Amino acid sequence: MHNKDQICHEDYQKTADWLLSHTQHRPKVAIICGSGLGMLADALECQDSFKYSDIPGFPQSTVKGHAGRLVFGELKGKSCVCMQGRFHMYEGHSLSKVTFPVRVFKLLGVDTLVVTNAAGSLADSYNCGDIMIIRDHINFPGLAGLNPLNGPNDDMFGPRFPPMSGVYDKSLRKMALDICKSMGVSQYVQEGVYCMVGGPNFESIAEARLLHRLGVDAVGKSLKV
Ligand SMILES: O=P(O)(O)O[C@@H]1C[C@H](O)[C@@H](CO)O1
Ligand code: HPA
Repeated sequence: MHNKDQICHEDYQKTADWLLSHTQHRPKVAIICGSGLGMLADALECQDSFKYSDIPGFPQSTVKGHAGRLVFGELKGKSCVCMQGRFHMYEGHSLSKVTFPVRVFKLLGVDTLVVTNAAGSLADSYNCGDIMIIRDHINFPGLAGLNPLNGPNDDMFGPRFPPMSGVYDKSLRKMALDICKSMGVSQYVQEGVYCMVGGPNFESIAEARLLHRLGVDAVGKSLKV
C-alpha cells in the first residue's frame, strides 16, 4: 500500500539521477549544514549549486536563514555535497521528507554523513557557543513511534531493524577531536548525548529538567538518524 507521504525507491532514484546528470562531482561525503554553518558550503571550490526548488522531488526549506541550496564542490581537495539548510518536522514535513536528501545522497555514492545543527545545552559544564560532538542520541519522537523508517522497509537502504549502537562513528569522532586539538580550540569542544524533540516551541523548564536528568547534554529540533 502507498499512502500520500510514502516515498518509493524510484522517487529517490529520480532525484539522484537528475543530480548525477547535472554535476560531474561524485562526492563520498555529505554535510548537512545547520543554522550558522551555511557559510561552509560557500567555501567549497569548483562549485555546482542547485536551489532546492529546482531539484525534482526535493522538499523546500521554509526556515529563515536557510538558503535552501544543495552545493557540490571540493573542500580541501575532497569532493563533497553540502545542504545549505535542512528540513525539520516542525515545518510540517513528513519524516520521510525530512530524511529524503539522506537517501538521495546514498544513491549518489555518499558513505560518510556529517550532520550539524544549532542546539541548546543542558550539561552543567558546557558554555554558550561550545561545539558538541554527538556520541549518542535520544530520539524522542522516535521513541513515541514517529520514525522515518516506519512503513515498508527498503532493504537497499538498510535492514528492517537497524541497530543504533555505534551510529556516530568512533574514528570520525576521534578525528574531529584531534583536529580541534591541533587547531588549539579543544577547550570549546565537548562530546555528549543529543536529544531530538519535535518543537517548534522551546522546552519548558520542567521539560529541560527532565531531559537533563535523563542524561541529555544538548537538545534541538533537528533529526539525526
Ligand atoms: O537544524 P538547525 O540548526 O537549523 O536547527 C535550528 C535550531 C533549532 O533546533 C531550530 C530553531 O532554532 O532550528
Ligand atoms: O530545541 C532547542 N532547545 C533549546 N535551545 C535550542 N537552540 C536551538 N535549538 C534549541
